[in-house]
Amino acid sequence: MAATLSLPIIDLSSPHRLSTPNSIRQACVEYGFFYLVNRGVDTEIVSKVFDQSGKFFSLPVQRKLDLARKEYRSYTPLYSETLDPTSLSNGDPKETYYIGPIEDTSIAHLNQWPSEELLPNWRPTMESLYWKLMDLWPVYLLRTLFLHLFIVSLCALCGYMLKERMAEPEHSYRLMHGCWKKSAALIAMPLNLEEDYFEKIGALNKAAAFLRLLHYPVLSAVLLVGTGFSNRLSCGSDEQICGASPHSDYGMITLLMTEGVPGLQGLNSEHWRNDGEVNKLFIQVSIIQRVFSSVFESTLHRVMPTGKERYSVAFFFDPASDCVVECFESCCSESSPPRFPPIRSGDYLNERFRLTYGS
Ligand SMILES: O=C(O)CCC(=O)C(=O)O
Ligand SMILES: [Fe+2]
Repeated sequence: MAATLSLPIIDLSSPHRLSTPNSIRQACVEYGFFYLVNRGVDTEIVSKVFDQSGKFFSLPVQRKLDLARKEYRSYTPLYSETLDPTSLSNGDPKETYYIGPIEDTSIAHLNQWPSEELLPNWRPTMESLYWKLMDLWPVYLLRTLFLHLFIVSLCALCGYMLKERMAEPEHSYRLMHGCWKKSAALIAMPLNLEEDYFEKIGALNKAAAFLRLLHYPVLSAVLLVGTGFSNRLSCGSDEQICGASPHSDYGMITLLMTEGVPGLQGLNSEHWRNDGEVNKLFIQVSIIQRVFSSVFESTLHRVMPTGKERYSVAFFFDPASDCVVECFESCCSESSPPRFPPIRSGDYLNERFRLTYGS
């Protein structure tokens, strides 16, 4: 049996949380994950989301396909995603529902929603969790300071930063811009940058967040449906069936919630280790692996079947699509050139999606 990941648990209500940056830094370098408890998102909203998610995934397939994926949003049926594009599998046996940025009115209409008649209250429930989580990130950053410390350490360590070159005018931006501003100042100062450095280069504009519902049916049931797919899917080196094949996430940071059913594993020191605290909010640091991978690998993780049906909810924070991710000038030189060329965040994400969906 796989050993368990031993990750720091960050208690947002603890008066001692400022003493945790070291363990978080260490966790992010060693594991790429940590847990968050007492996170200020009330459990009632979360359980409503799981309830509504269950209702959606229990709909007849055709009803779900009426909301089939467009523009990386909405319903993705079983086997249509391969999170590990190098695997020989015919796709991961999970179904998902993606909800894209709702605060940016220029793209919010790309989201599709089940009708009120079909699933009353579905949309407001999802939107309320989205807003709660959206608040959590900058407020959390601001209140606890620790996250900025580890971002600073990652910036310093990895020598990369997010930089937006095509700054958009202020018009389109978000409610909590003020929070971002203060948070960014906290990040900038220890790097000997001007307080408003990130703001000036436009790095705070239009970051995007996606809420994603996931459903992993019991595998034997999946195979019984007669999908026509091979039931021998490879899952990393284990030649097992994976609910989600090994992958690292695509954006900056992921928040993950489950209802307590295990299955998630992270790769550590070449061994798969179980997520041991399934009731806690699991945070994954992704920060665009491609550019950070010089020093910091965004950790591979996967979901293994446990014989139980599993639901999870992930919240992905992505940089704005125009944001160019490139080596921090002061951290590269002729003798130590950047390992990767600059890339627009949107291009990077599109390529990852293309590999995931094979189109
Ligand atoms: O369902 C889970 O626990 C993990 C999902 C995941 O890793 C992802 O969607 O990127
Ligand atoms: Fe993931």
